[in-house]
Amino acid sequence: MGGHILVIDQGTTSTRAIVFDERAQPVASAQLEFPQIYPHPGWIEHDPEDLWKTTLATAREAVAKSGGPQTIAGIGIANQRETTVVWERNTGKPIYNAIVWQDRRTADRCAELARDGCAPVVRERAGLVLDPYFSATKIAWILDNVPGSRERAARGDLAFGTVDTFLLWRLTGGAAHATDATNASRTSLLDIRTGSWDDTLIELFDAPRSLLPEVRDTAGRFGETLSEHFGAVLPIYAMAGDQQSALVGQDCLSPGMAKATYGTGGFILLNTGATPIRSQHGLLTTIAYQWDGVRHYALEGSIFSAGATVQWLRDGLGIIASAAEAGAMAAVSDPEQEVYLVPAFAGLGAPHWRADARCSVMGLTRGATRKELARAALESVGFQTDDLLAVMIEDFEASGATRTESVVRVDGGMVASDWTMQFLADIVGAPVDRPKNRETTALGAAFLAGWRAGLYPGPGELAAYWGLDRRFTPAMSGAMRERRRAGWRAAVEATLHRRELRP
Ligand SMILES: Nc1ncnc2c1ncn2[C@@H]1O[C@H](COP(=O)(O)OP(=O)(O)O)[C@@H](O)[C@H]1O
Ligand SMILES: O=P(O)(O)OC[C@H](O)CO
Repeated sequence: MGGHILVIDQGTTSTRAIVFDERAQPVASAQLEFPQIYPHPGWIEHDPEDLWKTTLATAREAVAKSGGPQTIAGIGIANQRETTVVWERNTGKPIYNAIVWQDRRTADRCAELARDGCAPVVRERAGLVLDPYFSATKIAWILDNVPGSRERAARGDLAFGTVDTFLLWRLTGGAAHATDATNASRTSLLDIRTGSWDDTLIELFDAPRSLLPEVRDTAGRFGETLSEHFGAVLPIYAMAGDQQSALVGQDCLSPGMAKATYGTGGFILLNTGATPIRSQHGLLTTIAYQWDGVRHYALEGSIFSAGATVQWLRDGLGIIASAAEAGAMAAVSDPEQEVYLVPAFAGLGAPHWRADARCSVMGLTRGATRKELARAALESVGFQTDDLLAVMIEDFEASGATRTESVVRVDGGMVASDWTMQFLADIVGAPVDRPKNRETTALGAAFLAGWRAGLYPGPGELAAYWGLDRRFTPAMSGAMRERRRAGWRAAVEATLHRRELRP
């Protein structure tokens, strides 16, 4: 058996494959982007064949670079969550494109279910809000819009999967139709309390049970690849939603520990331990991981626009040439000017859940320049995180638990910005830890697969593999923090209110 682990990190805009060695250090990688398909405003699709082809191509490249298939002890998969694929069981061919998590086409259906009073049952069982974000209404949409598919589903001819399941099916040549508990907990069809598909939710969303994969532990033997894919049969030992995988990769395995991942969007997860906690503030309750049949839970808050706001400065406004320039500009901006940018480009996520809100910039004076705008863009990530963490901690402590550690561990492309990380520490008023290995999403899946392959010790020993690059310590005065928070709150309220005034 080889001493390497291959991780497939199938994300929203690109697919990455990374090979980790015996010490869980990355030794080879490959990455490919694929097209985003926008058939209508608010609709976002991926061609599942693109997801598969980029997976196979990057995985083959990384395996070749790291010494060949005989060095690989097993595979871990971390994936974009909620994105929905339905395919034919006999051919493995999708009957429609993958409907991506960001897709809003089922907003009306969700509103209808909310009017029918379904939100409490969804929150109680699935731990989620009624929103097009999750898979269930996407499945029903495909079945209602691809002619004949409801009948085919009833006959048992079709299969559903989130991206992990689809890739597993393809890797194993259709031998395995399974998902893990973290991915299943994002469909809105799972009772997260029992870890099983729930008949009430299945009926409510009209997504037939015949389509659904088997739900398994996050770490375990999911199946073996066909030898034609890599020139050897390789076992698949772990699958996890990418945000949950990052929670593991950050070694946030104790209740009270939190991680924030900043890519295009931002995802903050707080480990809450073995009991699911219901948020009083619109946060999601989700399965953090499951092994040996035991589930652990997290509270999750999503920021729709984090790095995307920086991309807008670059591509939409053209006021910076590269993402890295935003921090340099913010550093030399005028501290006397308090400009607020509320990045509701695609609405606001938790804790507001206002799909109709739109972006606003407030506090501009004649003296404002692109420097102050760049600062406001970077600060918006800190403010949004602060809002989410505050309510998360409140929910956590309302359950009787105490958060002993205030640190937030960060990862994702945007944490390259020292300026943004320092502001984050300042505004949340807590240390922000950036690890040496920023590929935390892949690292989580690697840890789990390596553990099951007998290469790494169990999850309790992960600390030895996590190294600190830099701790950002709060330096802002308490008075200034409160002033800035009040300014941000006023800007958010004005943004939400403005929308209400529209017809
Ligand atoms: N130095 C930086 N300062 C601010 N934002 C950055 C910086 N470097 C990258 N980003 C932002 O991070 C995002 C890319 O992060 P990544 O984790 O690769 O995202 P994703 O996986 O969502 O594609 C981009 O939106 C980019 O604008
Ligand atoms: O692909 P990412 O990294 O943008 O993550 C997407 C999330 O899993 C969506 O819930």
